Amino acid sequence: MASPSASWLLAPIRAPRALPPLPGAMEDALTRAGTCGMKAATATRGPASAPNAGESPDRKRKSSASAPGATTNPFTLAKRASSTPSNVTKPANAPLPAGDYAVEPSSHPGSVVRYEPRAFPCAPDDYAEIWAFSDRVARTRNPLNANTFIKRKQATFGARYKFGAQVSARVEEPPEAWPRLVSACVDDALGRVRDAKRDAFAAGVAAHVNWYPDASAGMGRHADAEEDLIPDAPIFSYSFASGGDASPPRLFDLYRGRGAKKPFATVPLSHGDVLTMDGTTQRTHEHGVRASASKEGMRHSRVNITVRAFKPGSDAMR
Ligand SMILES: O=C(O)CCC(=O)C(=O)O
Ligand SMILES: [Fe+2]
Repeated sequence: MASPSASWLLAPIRAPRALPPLPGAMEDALTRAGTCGMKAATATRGPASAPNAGESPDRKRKSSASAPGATTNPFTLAKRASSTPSNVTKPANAPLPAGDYAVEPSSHPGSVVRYEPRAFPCAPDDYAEIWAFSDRVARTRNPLNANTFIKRKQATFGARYKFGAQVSARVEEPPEAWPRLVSACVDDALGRVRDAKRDAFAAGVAAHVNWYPDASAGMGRHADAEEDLIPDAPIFSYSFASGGDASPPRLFDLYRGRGAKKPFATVPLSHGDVLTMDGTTQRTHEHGVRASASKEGMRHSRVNITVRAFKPGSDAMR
């Protein structure tokens, strides 16, 4: 297991504190302690143990427990998009302090995240520009029902991103024509990688953008551990919201691998927040964006940009 000190980060995560567990998820934490690891080879394949109630699982990995080992299918429609998982207590509204966190220090010390609230500036014009770009992005068909589309739009700048059964379109425009925010996030991410690793990161760098029209559009649990990605390279996630600081946060849930039925920790993601997933996080844990039908949430769109590094020569880079 890679240790945090082997990080690609210019400012490595050295002494992470424990990520606060969700109230109500403690029992699950205790019963699963030490048994929650996920093997790299299976992290993004095969069935989840149970449908992820309450999310808009439009990026969910194959969830049919009856088809072990089947090709993953990350998309399902938001069947129960409006509810919070029934067995998960609503996360406390207390903000999560900025800092470095070990997702599960006792069992997976190498799985770490850095949470930097309100760290990345985004002016209303920048948001408007990237939102407008989504008009040029084709909708993604719901593979479980070819007559429908998932709510979220997505595209990848700099790569053709294949995950599970899905391929996210590569944006054909040259970098000069990319929305300012995309280029700014890529530049920012490169600046967070230490010098010795920067060329390797830059060689395969891509920005995957998700456009969420409102809070009812979520993202199902998954791990970003595709073959084409450089294993254990950090993934930098930038969140933006249509109402800026006035938009409610979206809840980024963390799961202990595929065996866990419910999230055990949650990071609230608001406008300008930067979340870095580092170390072995993608091998040991899954994450997803919880859908909600809160009245306020329905009035705000959201854009998430993840900057990640693909292996040079991989299909993604062709
Ligand atoms: O929208 C988010 O915050 C999460 C995005 C994500 O996990 C992904 O694109 O892989
Ligand atoms: Fe992800």
